[in-house]
Amino acid sequence: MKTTVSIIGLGLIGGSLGLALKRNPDVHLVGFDRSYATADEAFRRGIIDTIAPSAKSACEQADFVIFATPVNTTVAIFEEALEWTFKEHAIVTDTGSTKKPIMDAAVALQEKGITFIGGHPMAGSHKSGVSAAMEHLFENAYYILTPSKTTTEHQITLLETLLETTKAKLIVLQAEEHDRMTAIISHFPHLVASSLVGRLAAQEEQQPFVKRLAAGGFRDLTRIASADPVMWRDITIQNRDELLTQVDGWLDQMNTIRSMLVENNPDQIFDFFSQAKTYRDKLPSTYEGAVQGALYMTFDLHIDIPDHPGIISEITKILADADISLTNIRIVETRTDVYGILVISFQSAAERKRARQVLAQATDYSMHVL
Ligand SMILES: NC(=O)c1ccc[n+]([C@@H]2O[C@H](COP(=O)([O-])OP(=O)(O)OC[C@H]3O[C@@H](n4cnc5c(N)ncnc54)[C@H](O)[C@@H]3O)[C@@H](O)[C@H]2O)c1
Ligand SMILES: O=C(O)C(=O)C[C@]1(C(=O)O)C=C[C@@H](O)C=C1
Repeated sequence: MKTTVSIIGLGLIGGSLGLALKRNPDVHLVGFDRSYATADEAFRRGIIDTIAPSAKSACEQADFVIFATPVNTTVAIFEEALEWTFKEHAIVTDTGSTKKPIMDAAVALQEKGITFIGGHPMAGSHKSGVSAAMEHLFENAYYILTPSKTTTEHQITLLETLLETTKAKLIVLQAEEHDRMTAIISHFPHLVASSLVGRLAAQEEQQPFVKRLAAGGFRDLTRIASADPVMWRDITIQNRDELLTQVDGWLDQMNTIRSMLVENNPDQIFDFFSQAKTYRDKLPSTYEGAVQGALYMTFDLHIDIPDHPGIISEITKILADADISLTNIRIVETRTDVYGILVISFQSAAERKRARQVLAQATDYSMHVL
């Protein structure tokens, strides 16, 4: 007998989870998405085995239900689900970036005897939708579970066992603690990234050329501002209190920076940057064999490449032939007739190491891991 797992919401996270869970041949995957085109694409890509006609049908046939919908939608569906009949032993979970409001909304389901364990894989992308789904997305990433007071150890173990094929590092946290930490390292930085883009847009009229100058630093800092506004609207609403605390701290810090600029003391300015560098450099990082750290990490390989047409496809073909998937690719600097730097990101340090070996055999480009 196969284990039936239903995924509601087959976008980046639901789709990626489906691909990872399909590594287990004993799992039968049922999917539902409010967009039939999305469910159909998930089926055609082999992410799910069957398309359910409704969220109700998906829930009622499952041993495990995974909600991978925007967090306010998840809360809304929980209310409808009070009328549905789940299997007696079913375990319901979610993937939402916030946890306390989801756990609160699940109380009514738990009162009806339905087991709910909150979940949040701490890996993702600014891309959304099923077409961006990747089997390896969660490898080495932290995957946080937030059980409630009534959850048993056995139920947590059952969910952990199901999620093993994601190859994520499962950890258990309190929902409040989760929301405080994700405000610091994910939700507030997202507000900052979007506001930096807003500052650029607001000054474009006076400086029409400025956006063309937005190079590496600005792009690195604001990549996440290209993420789905619905997802981030919902997260911001649900984690508002923690975000207000972060905004207050940031305003204080900006005032300190303002004073520093007014005083214009070189030692003080040096210390400001030096302290940040020392702390940033000590964060769990991308060295070979590193485990995923406080930050969502990419495993970058820097390659010095001659600036000639076709160079990128040459390199991506070598990687594709070796079955190595990359998560991002960009050129940091190119000038005609000189070497540029191609930065390729991988899912894991092991994948990057393999890419380096394969490229070293096929080319004589020099490569660096920073
Ligand atoms: N994107 C990330 O980096 C990331 C990382 C970790 C967790 N999450 C969380 O995972 C969840 C999904 O995010 P995503 O990035 O996969 O978003 P997504 O936009 O790629 O996918 C969401 C899917 O849900 C579907 N959907 C929306 N309303 C629905 C409804 N009423 N019924 C059925 N399907 C519905 C959409 O059609 C879409 O296919 C969110 O709660 C998000 O907070 C996102
Ligand atoms: O890498 C990105 O694009 C992300 O924004 C991923 C990210 C994050 O902030 O780290 C975003 C939200 C999720 O809840 C988890 C991961």
